Amino acid sequence: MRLIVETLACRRSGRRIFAGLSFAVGPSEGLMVTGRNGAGKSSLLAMLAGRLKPDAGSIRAEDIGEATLPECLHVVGHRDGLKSALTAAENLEFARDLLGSPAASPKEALEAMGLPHVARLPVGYLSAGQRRRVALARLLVCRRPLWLLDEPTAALDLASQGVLAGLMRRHRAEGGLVVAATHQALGLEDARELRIGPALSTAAPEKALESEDWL
Ligand SMILES: Nc1ncnc2c1ncn2[C@@H]1O[C@H](COP(=O)(O)OP(=O)(O)OP(=O)(O)O)[C@@H](O)[C@H]1O
Repeated sequence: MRLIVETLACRRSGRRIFAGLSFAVGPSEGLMVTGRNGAGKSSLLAMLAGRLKPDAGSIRAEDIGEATLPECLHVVGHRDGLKSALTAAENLEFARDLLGSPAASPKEALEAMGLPHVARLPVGYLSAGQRRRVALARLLVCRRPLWLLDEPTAALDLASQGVLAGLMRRHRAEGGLVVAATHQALGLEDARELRIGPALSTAAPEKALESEDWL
């Protein structure tokens, strides 16, 4: 598939967050969305996912046949969307049944994330990093070409960051697309960077704080 964004604008609570954003992402490509806190990275991903209406501009996908764009993507965001009372395996079974196009089994996906031992534990008992890894395991139980990842390394230790980098590499090698909002390098080799919002201030910290648009 190919994702095409043209002159996109975002407004939240009446305030313009960004405007005139245009880019395209094709098969096997990675795009790192960067920018300071509040620049609109999560808002952009929410728009791509069809969860937030653009203020202007368009988002479209090519080569997806009869499917809609939301049917072609996975989102892993700040909220993990896991049900605490269900076990890790049950959460993944639920995602698999809901999303369709099954790929790896829940057991295989948890193994890939280095978590075979938590399969039968309620997700509410897991650590923050383990929960994040279960959320990322959803990418594997259902085949979807576009991965939208919002700060995917949050709460991950170095070893798990390496596992995630490997998953993204394999997904792209198979023709998949990755769009990731991030403040740190993700191991997304040769990915393009899309920096949104005003440039980071190079002034002294106190000056930078003065110049932030806090209100
Ligand atoms: N639900 C909402 N209602 C109103 N305004 C919102 C909402 N969510 C975010 N905003 C505002 O939109 C702007 C962009 O927020 P967003 O979360 O997209 O930024 P971000 O670049 O992802 O930030 P961070 O790096 O801190 O995660 C911020 O000013 C934020 O206060």
